[in-house]
Amino acid sequence: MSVEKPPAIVLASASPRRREILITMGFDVRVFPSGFQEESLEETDPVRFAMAAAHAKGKDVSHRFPGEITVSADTVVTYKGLLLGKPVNRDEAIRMLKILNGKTHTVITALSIFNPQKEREYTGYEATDVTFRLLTEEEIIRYVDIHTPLDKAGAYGIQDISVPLVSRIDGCYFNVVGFPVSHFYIHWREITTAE
Ligand SMILES: Cc1cn([C@H]2C[C@H](O)[C@@H](COP(=O)(O)OP(=O)(O)OP(=O)(O)O)O2)c(=O)[nH]c1=O
Repeated sequence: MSVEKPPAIVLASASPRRREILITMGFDVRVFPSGFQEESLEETDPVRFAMAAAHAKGKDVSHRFPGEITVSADTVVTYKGLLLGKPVNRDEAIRMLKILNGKTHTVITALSIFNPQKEREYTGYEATDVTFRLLTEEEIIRYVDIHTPLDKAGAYGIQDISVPLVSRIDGCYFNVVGFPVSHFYIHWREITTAE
């Protein structure tokens, strides 16, 4: 049985995790990060923020590649209505991890897919609940000093396990890492095959 190779995709993201995941899925990935500044968004609702950011990043790049499928995403962490993006420095990273310590929060990744040839686009999101075990202050500081999680929403990477933070998740693991694979695949297929 031959497996058809999926067509090329433009990834409007600087995230190495998203690139690796799409390559692992078998896509021929061309990376073209968007210049969109998330800080310019005034939205405070986590889902609406992530969807607006994903859409803006993808739209920006899709204009440059009218013959291609462009995909973009945005990941945020939310706890009790609080929106946690990327920490600006070590102190904020420690503060964020203290908020999440021993509790269950939600990771939201919004996804946009653009198919300019068929004048189709999709934006949606996936949510995963993540529970942190009870960490000591020393573990939090050690985690931040080893992993410098300034490039990650909520100041942690579930995949950075030299100090394991997470005791359980409910939902898609890949969504937490920044790219919900099944969600993407379903909508990518829809948007590329639609007449
Ligand atoms: C919660 C969590 C986030 N992350 C990452 C995924 C995203 O890359 C990052 C959130 O930042 P994003 O703004 O979603 O993405 P990015 O800045 O890395 O890339 P771009 O804006 O160009 O698309 O946090 C993990 O890798 N593991 C985790 O457990």
